[in-house]
Amino acid sequence: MRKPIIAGNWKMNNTVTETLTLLKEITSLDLDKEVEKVVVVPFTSAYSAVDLLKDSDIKVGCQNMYYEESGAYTGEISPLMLNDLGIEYVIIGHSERREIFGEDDNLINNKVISALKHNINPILCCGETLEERENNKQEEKVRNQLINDLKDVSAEDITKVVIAYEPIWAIGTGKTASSNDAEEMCKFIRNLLKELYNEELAEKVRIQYGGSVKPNNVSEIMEKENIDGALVGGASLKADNYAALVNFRR
Ligand SMILES: O=C[C@H](O)COP(=O)(O)O
Repeated sequence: MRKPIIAGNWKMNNTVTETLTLLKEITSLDLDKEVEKVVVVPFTSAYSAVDLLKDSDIKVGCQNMYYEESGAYTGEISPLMLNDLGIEYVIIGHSERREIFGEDDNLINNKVISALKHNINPILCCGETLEERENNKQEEKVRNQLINDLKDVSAEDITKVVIAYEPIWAIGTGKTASSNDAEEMCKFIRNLLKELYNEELAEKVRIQYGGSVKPNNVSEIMEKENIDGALVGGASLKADNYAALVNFRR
Protein backbone atom coordinates (compact mmCIF):
# COMPACT_ATOMS: atom_id res chain seq x y z
CA MET A 1 0.00 0.00 0.00
CA ARG A 2 1.27 3.45 -0.87
CA LYS A 3 1.18 5.92 2.00
CA PRO A 4 -0.66 9.11 1.02
CA ILE A 5 1.51 12.21 0.92
CA ILE A 6 0.17 15.76 1.19
CA ALA A 7 2.81 18.41 0.53
CA GLY A 8 2.22 22.13 0.90
CA ASN A 9 4.40 24.08 -1.51
CA TRP A 10 4.61 27.54 0.01
CA LYS A 11 6.38 28.96 -3.06
CA MET A 12 7.81 32.46 -2.41
CA ASN A 13 5.67 33.13 0.64
CA ASN A 14 6.30 33.57 4.37
CA THR A 15 9.15 35.23 6.22
CA VAL A 16 10.75 33.38 9.13
CA THR A 17 8.37 35.07 11.56
CA GLU A 18 5.35 34.14 9.42
CA THR A 19 6.70 30.59 9.05
CA LEU A 20 6.89 30.13 12.81
CA THR A 21 3.38 31.52 13.31
CA LEU A 22 1.88 29.28 10.62
CA LEU A 23 3.70 26.14 11.77
CA LYS A 24 2.70 26.69 15.41
CA GLU A 25 -0.91 26.92 14.25
CA ILE A 26 -0.59 23.80 12.11
CA THR A 27 0.99 21.74 14.89
CA SER A 28 -1.80 22.73 17.27
CA LEU A 29 -4.35 21.04 14.98
CA ASP A 30 -5.35 17.38 14.90
CA LEU A 31 -3.73 15.86 11.80
CA ASP A 32 -4.16 12.33 10.42
CA LYS A 33 -1.11 10.31 11.51
CA GLU A 34 -1.49 7.84 8.65
CA VAL A 35 -0.86 10.56 6.06
CA GLU A 36 2.67 11.69 5.30
CA LYS A 37 2.81 15.45 5.74
CA VAL A 38 5.35 17.78 4.19
CA VAL A 39 5.72 21.55 4.24
CA VAL A 40 7.91 22.81 1.42
CA VAL A 41 9.25 26.12 2.64
CA PRO A 42 11.51 28.86 1.25
CA PHE A 43 15.24 28.30 1.96
CA THR A 44 15.28 31.17 4.44
CA SER A 45 12.66 29.42 6.58
CA ALA A 46 14.11 25.90 6.38
CA TYR A 47 16.27 25.99 9.52
CA SER A 48 13.50 27.44 11.68
CA ALA A 49 10.92 25.02 10.25
CA VAL A 50 13.07 21.95 10.93
CA ASP A 51 13.75 23.16 14.45
CA LEU A 52 10.11 23.92 15.22
CA LEU A 53 8.92 20.60 13.76
CA LYS A 54 11.60 18.39 15.35
CA ASP A 55 9.09 16.66 17.65
CA SER A 56 6.31 16.46 15.08
CA ASP A 57 5.67 14.03 12.21
CA ILE A 58 5.55 16.86 9.68
CA LYS A 59 8.55 16.78 7.36
CA VAL A 60 10.27 19.76 5.80
CA GLY A 61 11.09 20.08 2.14
CA CYS A 62 12.75 22.75 0.00
CA GLN A 63 11.62 24.01 -3.39
CA ASN A 64 14.80 23.63 -5.41
CA MET A 65 18.51 22.78 -5.19
CA TYR A 66 21.53 22.75 -7.48
CA TYR A 67 23.17 19.43 -8.26
CA GLU A 68 26.77 20.23 -7.34
CA GLU A 69 27.93 19.85 -3.75
CA SER A 70 29.81 23.17 -3.58
CA GLY A 71 31.66 25.68 -5.72
CA ALA A 72 31.33 28.90 -7.65
CA TYR A 73 27.56 28.82 -8.27
CA THR A 74 26.41 32.19 -6.97
CA GLY A 75 22.91 32.13 -5.58
CA GLU A 76 22.54 28.36 -5.53
CA ILE A 77 21.92 25.91 -2.67
CA SER A 78 23.58 22.49 -2.60
CA PRO A 79 22.34 19.06 -1.50
CA LEU A 80 24.92 19.07 1.30
CA MET A 81 23.37 22.25 2.66
CA LEU A 82 19.92 20.64 2.62
CA ASN A 83 21.30 17.47 4.24
CA ASP A 84 22.90 19.52 6.97
CA LEU A 85 19.52 21.07 7.82
CA GLY A 86 17.69 17.72 7.84
CA ILE A 87 15.62 18.38 4.73
CA GLU A 88 13.89 15.21 3.52
CA TYR A 89 12.18 16.34 0.31
CA VAL A 90 13.06 18.66 -2.54
CA ILE A 91 10.77 19.77 -5.34
CA ILE A 92 12.53 19.43 -8.67
CA GLY A 93 11.32 20.63 -12.05
CA HIS A 94 8.31 22.61 -10.87
CA SER A 95 6.69 24.24 -13.90
CA GLU A 96 7.50 27.67 -12.42
CA ARG A 97 11.21 26.71 -12.45
CA ARG A 98 10.88 25.37 -15.99
CA GLU A 99 8.86 28.28 -17.39
CA ILE A 100 10.15 31.32 -15.48
CA PHE A 101 13.76 30.25 -14.85
CA GLY A 102 14.32 28.21 -18.00
CA GLU A 103 15.19 24.89 -16.38
CA ASP A 104 15.45 22.10 -18.93
CA ASP A 105 15.16 18.35 -18.63
CA ASN A 106 18.92 17.84 -18.59
CA LEU A 107 19.35 20.14 -15.59
CA ILE A 108 16.34 18.59 -13.88
CA ASN A 109 17.74 15.11 -14.45
CA ASN A 110 21.07 16.13 -12.87
CA LYS A 111 19.20 17.50 -9.86
CA VAL A 112 17.12 14.33 -9.44
CA ILE A 113 20.24 12.14 -9.55
CA SER A 114 22.05 14.41 -7.09
CA ALA A 115 19.13 14.55 -4.62
CA LEU A 116 18.91 10.75 -4.59
CA LYS A 117 22.67 10.43 -4.12
CA HIS A 118 22.32 12.64 -1.03
CA ASN A 119 19.29 10.80 0.36
CA ILE A 120 16.86 13.64 -0.31
CA ASN A 121 13.58 12.47 -1.85
CA PRO A 122 12.79 14.36 -5.05
CA ILE A 123 9.24 15.48 -5.74
CA LEU A 124 9.59 15.55 -9.50
CA CYS A 125 7.02 17.71 -11.27
CA CYS A 126 5.70 17.25 -14.77
CA GLY A 127 2.71 18.51 -16.71
CA GLU A 128 1.45 20.10 -19.88
CA THR A 129 0.48 23.64 -20.90
CA LEU A 130 -3.07 24.59 -21.87
CA GLU A 131 -2.08 24.66 -25.53
CA GLU A 132 -0.64 21.15 -25.29
CA ARG A 133 -3.82 19.91 -23.56
CA GLU A 134 -6.00 21.54 -26.23
CA ASN A 135 -3.97 19.76 -28.90
CA ASN A 136 -4.18 16.47 -27.02
CA LYS A 137 -0.40 16.44 -26.52
CA GLN A 138 -0.44 15.98 -22.73
CA GLU A 139 0.71 12.36 -22.77
CA GLU A 140 3.50 13.04 -25.25
CA LYS A 141 4.71 16.00 -23.16
CA VAL A 142 4.69 14.17 -19.83
CA ARG A 143 6.23 11.04 -21.35
CA ASN A 144 9.14 13.04 -22.79
CA GLN A 145 9.64 14.96 -19.55
CA LEU A 146 9.74 11.83 -17.41
CA ILE A 147 11.92 9.78 -19.74
CA ASN A 148 14.50 12.59 -19.74
CA ASP A 149 14.15 13.60 -16.09
CA LEU A 150 14.49 10.01 -14.83
CA LYS A 151 17.42 9.06 -17.07
CA ASP A 152 19.89 6.90 -15.10
CA VAL A 153 17.66 6.76 -12.00
CA SER A 154 18.17 3.19 -10.80
CA ALA A 155 15.48 0.65 -9.98
CA GLU A 156 16.65 0.85 -6.38
CA ASP A 157 16.06 4.62 -6.30
CA ILE A 158 12.86 5.05 -8.28
CA THR A 159 10.61 4.29 -5.29
CA LYS A 160 12.17 7.23 -3.41
CA VAL A 161 10.94 9.61 -6.09
CA VAL A 162 7.48 11.16 -5.75
CA ILE A 163 6.08 12.25 -9.09
CA ALA A 164 3.78 15.27 -9.10
CA TYR A 165 1.53 15.61 -12.11
CA GLU A 166 0.67 19.30 -12.36
CA PRO A 167 -1.10 20.52 -15.49
CA ILE A 168 0.24 24.07 -15.85
CA TRP A 169 -3.17 25.47 -16.75
CA ALA A 170 -4.53 24.35 -13.37
CA ILE A 171 -1.83 25.93 -11.20
CA GLY A 172 -3.02 28.89 -9.18
CA THR A 173 -5.88 29.45 -11.60
CA GLY A 174 -8.72 27.94 -9.61
CA LYS A 175 -9.26 25.57 -12.58
CA THR A 176 -8.73 22.01 -11.42
CA ALA A 177 -8.38 19.10 -13.75
CA SER A 178 -11.43 16.90 -13.22
CA SER A 179 -10.63 14.03 -10.90
CA ASN A 180 -11.08 11.68 -13.88
CA ASP A 181 -8.63 13.63 -16.06
CA ALA A 182 -6.12 13.75 -13.20
CA GLU A 183 -6.51 10.00 -12.64
CA GLU A 184 -6.11 9.30 -16.34
CA MET A 185 -2.76 11.12 -16.43
CA CYS A 186 -1.54 9.59 -13.17
CA LYS A 187 -2.41 6.15 -14.55
CA PHE A 188 -0.55 7.02 -17.73
CA ILE A 189 2.49 7.92 -15.59
CA ARG A 190 2.28 4.65 -13.66
CA ASN A 191 2.12 2.70 -16.92
CA LEU A 192 5.16 4.59 -18.16
CA LEU A 193 7.01 3.60 -14.98
CA LYS A 194 6.07 -0.03 -15.66
CA GLU A 195 7.63 0.33 -19.08
CA LEU A 196 10.78 2.07 -17.76
CA TYR A 197 11.18 -0.17 -14.67
CA ASN A 198 8.74 -2.98 -13.91
CA GLU A 199 5.25 -3.51 -12.56
CA GLU A 200 6.29 -4.13 -8.96
CA LEU A 201 8.35 -0.94 -8.73
CA ALA A 202 5.78 1.14 -10.60
CA GLU A 203 3.14 0.09 -8.08
CA LYS A 204 5.32 1.42 -5.26
CA VAL A 205 5.97 4.90 -6.67
CA ARG A 206 3.75 7.62 -5.26
CA ILE A 207 2.12 9.99 -7.72
CA GLN A 208 0.62 13.30 -6.61
CA TYR A 209 -1.77 15.58 -8.40
CA GLY A 210 -1.22 19.34 -8.13
CA GLY A 211 -3.21 22.29 -9.47
CA SER A 212 -5.82 24.20 -7.45
CA VAL A 213 -6.31 21.41 -4.91
CA LYS A 214 -8.49 22.74 -2.09
CA PRO A 215 -10.22 21.32 0.98
CA ASN A 216 -13.44 20.99 -1.05
CA ASN A 217 -11.98 18.88 -3.88
CA VAL A 218 -9.17 16.95 -2.18
CA SER A 219 -11.23 13.91 -1.15
CA GLU A 220 -12.57 13.30 -4.64
CA ILE A 221 -9.04 13.53 -6.07
CA MET A 222 -7.51 11.32 -3.38
CA GLU A 223 -10.14 8.61 -3.96
CA LYS A 224 -8.63 7.83 -7.34
CA GLU A 225 -6.64 4.64 -7.65
CA ASN A 226 -3.44 6.10 -9.09
CA ILE A 227 -3.38 9.36 -7.12
CA ASP A 228 -1.44 8.99 -3.87
CA GLY A 229 -1.15 12.57 -2.78
CA ALA A 230 -1.43 16.23 -3.55
CA LEU A 231 1.11 18.99 -4.08
CA VAL A 232 -0.74 22.07 -2.96
CA GLY A 233 0.22 25.70 -3.39
CA GLY A 234 -2.24 28.44 -2.38
CA ALA A 235 -4.47 26.35 -0.12
CA SER A 236 -1.52 25.18 1.98
CA LEU A 237 -0.80 28.68 3.27
CA LYS A 238 -3.57 28.67 5.88
CA ALA A 239 -3.37 26.28 8.84
CA ASP A 240 -6.99 25.17 8.83
CA ASN A 241 -6.90 24.55 5.07
CA TYR A 242 -3.68 22.56 5.35
CA ALA A 243 -5.24 20.47 8.12
CA ALA A 244 -8.36 19.89 6.02
CA LEU A 245 -6.20 18.73 3.11
CA VAL A 246 -4.23 16.33 5.33
CA ASN A 247 -7.49 15.08 6.88
CA PHE A 248 -9.05 14.32 3.48
CA ARG A 249 -10.42 11.04 4.80
CA ARG A 250 -12.47 12.64 7.57
O1 LIG B 1 3.22 23.19 -6.25
C1 LIG B 1 2.01 23.41 -6.24
C2 LIG B 1 1.29 23.68 -7.44
O2 LIG B 1 1.98 24.53 -8.28
C3 LIG B 1 -0.17 24.00 -7.27
O3 LIG B 1 -0.38 25.32 -6.86
P1 LIG B 1 -1.88 25.77 -6.51
O4 LIG B 1 -2.40 24.75 -5.52
O5 LIG B 1 -1.75 27.13 -5.93
O6 LIG B 1 -2.65 25.70 -7.78
